[in-house]
Amino acid sequence: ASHHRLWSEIDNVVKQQVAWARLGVGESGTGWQLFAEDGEMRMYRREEEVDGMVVDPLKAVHIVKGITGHEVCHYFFSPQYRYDWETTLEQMTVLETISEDTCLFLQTHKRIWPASQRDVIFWSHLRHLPNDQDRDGPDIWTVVNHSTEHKDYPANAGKCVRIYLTVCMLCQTRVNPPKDGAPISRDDISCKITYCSVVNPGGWAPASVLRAVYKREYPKFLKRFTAYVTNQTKDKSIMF
Ligand SMILES: CCCCCc1ccc(-c2ccc(S(=O)(=O)CCO)cc2)cc1CCc1ccccn1
Repeated sequence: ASHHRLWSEIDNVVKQQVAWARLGVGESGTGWQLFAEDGEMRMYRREEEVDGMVVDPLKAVHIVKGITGHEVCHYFFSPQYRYDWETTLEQMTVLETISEDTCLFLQTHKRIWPASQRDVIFWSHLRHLPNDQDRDGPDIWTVVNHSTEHKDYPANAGKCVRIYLTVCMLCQTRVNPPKDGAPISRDDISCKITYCSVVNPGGWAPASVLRAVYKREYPKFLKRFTAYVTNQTKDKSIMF
């Protein structure tokens, strides 16, 4: 693809995020704390503060039957579906479509009492990392969202506090080919999702409020989003 102005930053951040996402949460001694569980979904966080602000890294692992990593990343990346699954979204603007797999978003999220309302500007990049180079390597689809600036939308100029985030949705598709050589159906596929996020909430917000918001909102978000993809794809041919 023709390289654009953000290309080198995107390439570096994507490589770093893929490596980070592929690190397991290790044994319990590695500081990852399981804080939510639902069926195959496990959500972990590390309690970290920067200048007294909560910036807890989050890592979720989920296995969803009947969908592929390409489908998960397609519905996560594409702006036209976002209002269907992102419940805390108040306003989303595509500031720039940089290429067919790279967009610039401005989002304002609904105010969560008692904190002030937040907004965020980030580039979003969809990438397929095929496993052709190393035979048994995993075939990965990923979307990385990473905060950036935009000259027309300076931080904290209006009513919203600007937040800063890096998010990685990393997916690996598993196929159990049917014994009798029949064509692969949705019963023969599943997707292992690793969702990582680090959010700097910008202006000060009480640690207890932030941790309560994340504890409530992140499990809800991942469950709702994956259910949305399942529902959107169930009667469609498989997008590998
Ligand atoms: C006092 C509240 C402070 C901040 C709240 C906050 C922070 C970050 C975000 C958020 C989380 C995920 C993404 S994304 O994965 O890129 C998907 C595209 O939308 C972008 C933004 C949202 C919200 C608002 C509350 C909240 C917390 C988690 C999950 C959902 N909502």
